[in-house]
Amino acid sequence: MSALIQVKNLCVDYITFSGKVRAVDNVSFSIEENSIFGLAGESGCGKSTIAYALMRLHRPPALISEGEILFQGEDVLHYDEESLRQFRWAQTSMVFQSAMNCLNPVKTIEYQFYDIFAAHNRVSSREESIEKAKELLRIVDIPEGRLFDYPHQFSGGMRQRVVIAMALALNPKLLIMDEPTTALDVVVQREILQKVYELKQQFGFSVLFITHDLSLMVEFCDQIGIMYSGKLVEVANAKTILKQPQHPYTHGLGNSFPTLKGELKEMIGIPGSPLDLTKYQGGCRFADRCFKCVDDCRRVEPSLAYYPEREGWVACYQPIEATVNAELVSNCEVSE
Ligand SMILES: Nc1ncnc2c1ncn2[C@@H]1O[C@H](COP(=O)(O)OP(=O)(O)OP(=O)(O)O)[C@@H](O)[C@H]1O
Repeated sequence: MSALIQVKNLCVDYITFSGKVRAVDNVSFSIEENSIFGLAGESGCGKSTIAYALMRLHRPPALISEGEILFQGEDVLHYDEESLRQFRWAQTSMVFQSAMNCLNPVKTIEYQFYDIFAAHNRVSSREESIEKAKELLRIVDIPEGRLFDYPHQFSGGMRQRVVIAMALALNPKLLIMDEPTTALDVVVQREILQKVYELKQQFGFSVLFITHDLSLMVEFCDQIGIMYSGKLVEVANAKTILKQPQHPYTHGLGNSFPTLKGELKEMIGIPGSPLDLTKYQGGCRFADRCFKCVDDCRRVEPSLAYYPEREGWVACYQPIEATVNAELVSNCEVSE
């Protein structure tokens, strides 16, 4: 497999009244073609900031200050306006947290599909647009007869599937999903992600998937990156990252997550709270909360190191060798 998108040493700052906050600090990872890459981590660790950076959607006070975002070898950060217009939607599209609310309430779904096709010169007539839109509705399991309905005539789950159909309208190579199903109940969430997984198998696009739900992530992703306070601290195969976490933070995240099946057990949270980035002084950002912290950890920040035996990267001086959290993983059905 080759990389569809490579993020190299990405830094994103927010310029605030109390100073510069580096919300994403020197983050590097790749998303392979036809694969799903998940980004996990506590609220505020920089996941959405990365998603926005990939599409160059940031506006002041946010600033991409360093790094490269190579899409099929070309740096998105150097695209001119026209290349960027093509890149958004046609190459990469994004489904936001509240995507279903971004449908225009006073236009039919048909009109909103036509708007997308016409803006990118993908259709030569309204009839052609209608045919294409019906096909897209079918692939997300919505009867084509609903095409002329207004958004309020759909349930929340259906609206989210309409948005996903729109995101796929121009056959993008990368679909970014930032908490795409948070507002929906768990059954509908799983159905929608199962659909995205099937479509990915059928059309061969890649997905950047952001969610707080680790079980969904393990189930649907190929690789998972764990973020902590603006840093990527571990990247590994989705099937092994919770079973054999190497970073103490990944271990803590796994332990604080309830299982779907099996015995009830007490959840062990991670002590303390995330770092205030405006007060960061150096060293490992997780040190104050870490059960493996040694003096070195507070001196120099560890960088991601590659561990060939498990094909993963970890930024830690004291990686955990063989902690097995098998119960958690066995309770999250991993798709083969
Ligand atoms: N407009 C802004 N101005 C200043 N700081 C911001 C702004 N937007 C985000 N931040 C800060 O950047 C950091 C990363 O935020 P981001 O939204 O990317 O995190 P996240 O991991 O996606 O969180 P969540 O899971 O809650 O969506 C946070 O510390 C946040 O406070």
